[in-house]
Amino acid sequence: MTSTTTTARRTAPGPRGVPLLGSLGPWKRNTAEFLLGLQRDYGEIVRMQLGPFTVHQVSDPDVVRHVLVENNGNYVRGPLYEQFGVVMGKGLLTTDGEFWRGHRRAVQPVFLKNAVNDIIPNIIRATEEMLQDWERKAAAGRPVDLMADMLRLTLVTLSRSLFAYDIRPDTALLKTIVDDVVEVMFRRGVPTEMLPSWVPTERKRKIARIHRVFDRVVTEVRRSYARTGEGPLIALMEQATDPATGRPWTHQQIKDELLTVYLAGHETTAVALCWTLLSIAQHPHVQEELDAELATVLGGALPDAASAERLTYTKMVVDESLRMHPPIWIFPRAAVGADTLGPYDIEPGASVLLSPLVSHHNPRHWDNPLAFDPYRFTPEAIRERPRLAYFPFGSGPRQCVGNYMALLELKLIVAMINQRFRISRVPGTSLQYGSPVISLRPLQDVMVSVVPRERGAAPRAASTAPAAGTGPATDGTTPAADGAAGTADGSAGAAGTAGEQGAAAPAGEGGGTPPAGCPHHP
Ligand code: HEM
Repeated sequence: MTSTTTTARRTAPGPRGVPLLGSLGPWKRNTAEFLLGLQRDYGEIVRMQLGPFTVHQVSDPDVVRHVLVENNGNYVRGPLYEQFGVVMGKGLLTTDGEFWRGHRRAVQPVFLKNAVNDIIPNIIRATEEMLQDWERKAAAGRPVDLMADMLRLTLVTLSRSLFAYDIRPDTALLKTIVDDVVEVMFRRGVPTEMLPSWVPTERKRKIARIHRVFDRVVTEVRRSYARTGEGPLIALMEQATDPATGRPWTHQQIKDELLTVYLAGHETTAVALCWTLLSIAQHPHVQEELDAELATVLGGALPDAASAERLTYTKMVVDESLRMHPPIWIFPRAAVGADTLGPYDIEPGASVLLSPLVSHHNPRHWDNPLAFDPYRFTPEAIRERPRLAYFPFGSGPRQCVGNYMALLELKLIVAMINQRFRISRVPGTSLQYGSPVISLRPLQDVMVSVVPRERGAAPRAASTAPAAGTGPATDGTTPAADGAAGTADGSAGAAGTAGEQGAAAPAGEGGGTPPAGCPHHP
């Protein structure tokens, strides 16, 4: 697939839309349903008009690979990413070319597979703190706001691990700031935005508040680093130089990148944790198999780097959760020059939309895509699938820099919570995506009850672990199950790598293409 100058243009199929607006109406009403419907009705390469933008949704794995990997040089962030810049300035997520390359090189070392094991003590400490709070809530019969707790947990872990900064006093404030970030980046086009730039508006007030808060955080992080020399990522940022000027990064560069990592790194992982824990609670056979692995691999001990490697079923559960509920469920690119997507031509400037959610529900590669089945991620099953049928972390040079960190956190936190607690959804709590804007977080608060499995038996450090098989008893309360489980295909083994993988075939709940909102949870 290379650039083409053919005169007879081959245009991908897609909805006609209405004059001027194109398909903006159905896009705004329910974006997830609309995009899933496009794949169902038009196939794996679909052309649509969204106001002034010509957009191609691609879910054919070969074409996804073409855009993200093989011809990635022809694709930049583009206009659909511009709104991120309002908050994140010029950071890894929002820039391209040499500027991006220099920054990626500078921060990459702390995110490499071997380096991320250093954060294990921080993951364990923050999770322990949360679980102690859960003990108190359980004893008092109080429910837990799962998404809020996961956000706090991932934020505290990230901040301590990368910046050696205790962000706990700010977590409540930062939760409202993250809500503001989403709002100011995506609620544009309201009439007040047409006013002259000097007129104060609610949106401008919120943008100013976001920057005030992050100015303070970055100043405190830098001061603390100057005092202690601690924090592996802030250390790299303080030592980095700009390849264009040879000068150290400016305060603004450090602030933009710090903000990018805080925002990109904690909410995504929290969303993934939330869906993974709920999926386990809804599938008793998954819970049972997970319990068996935790007992065999960990005994009653806390996980460490070595035992985490052996949590192969836990990893498969996480992989399947990231398939069904990919936290970053769409992301765009813009073509610099003309190109072909499969058999179709696209013009310079055309936007391309990659959707892990749509690709991960493509019935050509995922049998019964609505069934939750961790056995889709055995090494054999992965080998049978095209790699880019699955890309929760993107792919190619712009693949998520934090993917190993996220997977490590997910595995350890899921293991620690399940060693100690049973979770069940408080009746009446509904789970819907709604029209998600950035991440696929549940639309409403998710209230769960947490019940300790074995009172008074907190896991020991790994060095004091007993022989396998003597771990926590599996006599916890039965979790709520509001959907039949997908059946496993029986093959066992380690899960695949971060990022991209390939397909297997269970049977179970639902089937076909998912409907509106969150298709899996009533
Ligand atoms: C389950 C958790 C996570 C998911 C699903 C996720 C997903 C993604 C995806 C899909 C992209 C690629 C976007 C694109 O190509 O346009 C991305 C990029 C990025 N992610 Fe993550 N992410 C997660 C966790 C993290 C963590 C823990 C960090 C940092 C601590 C992080 C930092 C970043 C950054 C800085 C980028 C931009 C990379 C670049 O363009 O060079 N993410 N992430």
